[in-house]
Amino acid sequence: MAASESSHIHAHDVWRRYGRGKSAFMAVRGVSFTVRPGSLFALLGTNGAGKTSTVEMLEGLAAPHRGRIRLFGDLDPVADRARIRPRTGVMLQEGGFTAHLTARESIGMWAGLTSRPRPVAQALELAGLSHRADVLVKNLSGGEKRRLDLAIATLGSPEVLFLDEPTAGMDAEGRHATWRLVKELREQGSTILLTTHYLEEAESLADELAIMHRGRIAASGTVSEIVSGHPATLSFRLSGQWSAQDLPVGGTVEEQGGRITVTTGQLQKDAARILAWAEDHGVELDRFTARPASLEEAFISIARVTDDHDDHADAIDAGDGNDDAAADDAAEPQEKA
Ligand SMILES: Nc1ncnc2c1ncn2[C@@H]1O[C@H](COP(=O)(O)OP(=O)(O)OP(=O)(O)O)[C@@H](O)[C@H]1O
Repeated sequence: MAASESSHIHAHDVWRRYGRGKSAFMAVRGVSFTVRPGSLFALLGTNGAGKTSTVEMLEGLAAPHRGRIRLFGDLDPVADRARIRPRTGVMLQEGGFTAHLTARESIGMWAGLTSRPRPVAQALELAGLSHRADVLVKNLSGGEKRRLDLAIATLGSPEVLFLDEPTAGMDAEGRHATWRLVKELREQGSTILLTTHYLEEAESLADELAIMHRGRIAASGTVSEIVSGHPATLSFRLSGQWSAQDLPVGGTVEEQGGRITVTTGQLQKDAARILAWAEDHGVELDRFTARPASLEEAFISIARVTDDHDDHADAIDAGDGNDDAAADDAAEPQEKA
């Protein structure tokens, strides 16, 4: 079975360009991924990586410059927007509200346009807005507007939910309320794609994630798949006359204030070696810890490593953007199997 048939969201070699000729800029460069039904997929990335540009194409707000997107197996987000719309919920980065309605009235208005909406009072409560229900939208804070946007996006328990930085500007309580709601929707079977700057958010919510950098997906998979390619850390204090040089490991060994840190691509092997050495020599390893790379460490290293490669690729892509004839040809979306 092709990936698109068993997935709710499928992107294959998707490109997006802004502008034309000399000012052309390729914001999304050959992005491919698949989101399985009932799973949560997080798009992480550096500023300007192309997350919003990608999500807008999935939502049908813009057509890819090249490549292919399919929702629910075989629906095209642009051509089939009318069929897709009732099955999806969308939370944009800038919610479009009517300023002179209250929060309750705004949700009520959207409920009229949504199939099988949850009760307005419940939507207000789930978004933590019950106490602000009768406040005009224009008087809500930034974080409260995000909560209102979330309440509206999740009003109909959609099959597919797009959340573009859902917790940006929210306080800790708002973030946790949002995570609870997102988890609940996924448990009810919604397929969710979210973009975020918060690694903790992706780590706690996502089944799979992709890290974007300068328009490309630089790494993807589960959190453990992504961090497994990055060095892990062993840390402890040595007793007696022993020092870092005595340890039976290669790689990077640092000593600071009596605390040893070993950075290694072979966590299990080096941990076993050090423990065996300590046993043989009667050395006490005080506060011994072993931990894989964090998502944050992997993220920073991915952004750093891909910069060099991208500087070269940027030069090639700039050539494409400067060629008006080539750009016009490529503006026709190409269907790819
Ligand atoms: N309308 C536009 N015209 C020209 N360039 C644009 C336009 N919109 C976005 N861009 C550029 O495309 C790139 C990707 O932007 P996008 O908003 O998709 O990134 P992002 O990953 O969502 O960023 P952030 O995390 O900072 O919100 C950026 O360099 C941005 O400046």
